[in-house]
Amino acid sequence: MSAAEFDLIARIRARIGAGLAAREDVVLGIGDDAALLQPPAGQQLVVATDTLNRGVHFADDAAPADIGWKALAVNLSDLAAMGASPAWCTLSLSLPADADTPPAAFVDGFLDGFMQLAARHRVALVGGDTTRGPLSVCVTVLGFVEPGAALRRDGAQVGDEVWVTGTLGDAAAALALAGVVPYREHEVRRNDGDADTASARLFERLQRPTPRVSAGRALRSLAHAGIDVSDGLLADLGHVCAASGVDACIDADALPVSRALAAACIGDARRTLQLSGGDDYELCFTAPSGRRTAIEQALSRVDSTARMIGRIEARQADAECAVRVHTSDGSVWTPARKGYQHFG
Ligand SMILES: Nc1ncnc2c1ncn2[C@@H]1O[C@H](COP(=O)(O)OP(=O)(O)OP(=O)(O)O)[C@@H](O)[C@H]1O
Ligand SMILES: Cc1ncc(C[n+]2csc(CCOP(=O)(O)O)c2C)c(N)n1
Ligand SMILES: [Mg+2]
Repeated sequence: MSAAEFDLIARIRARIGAGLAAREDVVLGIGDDAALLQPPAGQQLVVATDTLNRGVHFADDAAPADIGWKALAVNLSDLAAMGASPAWCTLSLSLPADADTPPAAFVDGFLDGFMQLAARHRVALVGGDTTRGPLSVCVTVLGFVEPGAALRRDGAQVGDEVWVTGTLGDAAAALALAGVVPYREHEVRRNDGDADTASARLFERLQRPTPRVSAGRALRSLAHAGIDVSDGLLADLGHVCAASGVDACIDADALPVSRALAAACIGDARRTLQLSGGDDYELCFTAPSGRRTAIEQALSRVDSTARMIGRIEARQADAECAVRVHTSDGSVWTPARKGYQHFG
């Protein structure tokens, strides 16, 4: 191990307490061969991991602080989808030695964003790995949930209503504005005045997604199944359908749309971004009908919103897709793709 590698780890270690009250459940954090953590008695441990690669998950010129925020946000979003409370995380960094931004400067900027979100959720950074290589970031998050209370993908039941938190399509519209393939096939307006503010808001949602952690917690006793929307609504709801052995029917005109997206794009282009663009980090969940008021009240207590967008139906063996989309005029919507695919 080179001195430079130790320097980088020392930089990270010096930052871990910033803005974060010490967690007593971290028995031993950064500095030994492994961390020692004390889970609360009677809780289940929930673990998720996600990687961000340069040019795949973020643009070549992305700000290090935005990469740091997003690396943690997408992982917290997975815990949110399970209804879990996050507690700890690890961070593995692969950094090029010859990049425009030297590794130490990258780490400092990265931690600005990463620690800002970690402090917000009281997540302690307890370990990781630092190596030389193509720019890549892998985060693992750990949290807790009461036994039997997790929101799983396999819990959807025929007759459930399908809901989604927040709004969909903003991040995908920003990718379209940035000319990222295949998003640029969609027409997104970039012009003056209000539209400038709108596109800034779209980029904010792409670069700094808000993981719906409190919403996920609030839904534990109300929802039957849940997933976070990372690849695209159709793809991710498709995972719920596959795991639960059901189909879903979605109303494309019921999809929640932000003012920023409404200002940037309309019609079929907007629907495509909302249904299959991905990078939303909203929660899609199913719940028995009759719980609408309870869901809306529970979410409003944590400053969140959700919209009912469809229903769970019995599996149709002959249907082409488990998730069917229709519009208010009754026509059926056939998407060009369901969501983001790494090897597609
Ligand atoms: N290389 C791997 N080794 C072991 N398990 C894996 C691997 N890749 C994915 N998985 C597991 O497969 C399941 C689905 O993973 P996937 O990455 O598709 O979901 P996700 O993390 O919720 O979505 P996204 O990565 O789009 O946010 C998870 O249980 C995950 O732990
Ligand atoms: C430069 C750039 N190009 C494309 C995208 C879009 N994107 C990449 S991965 C992914 C799905 C989630 O990833 P994973 O399944 O690995 O968790 C999406 C929607 C982006 N954000 N930046
Ligand atoms: Mg994943």
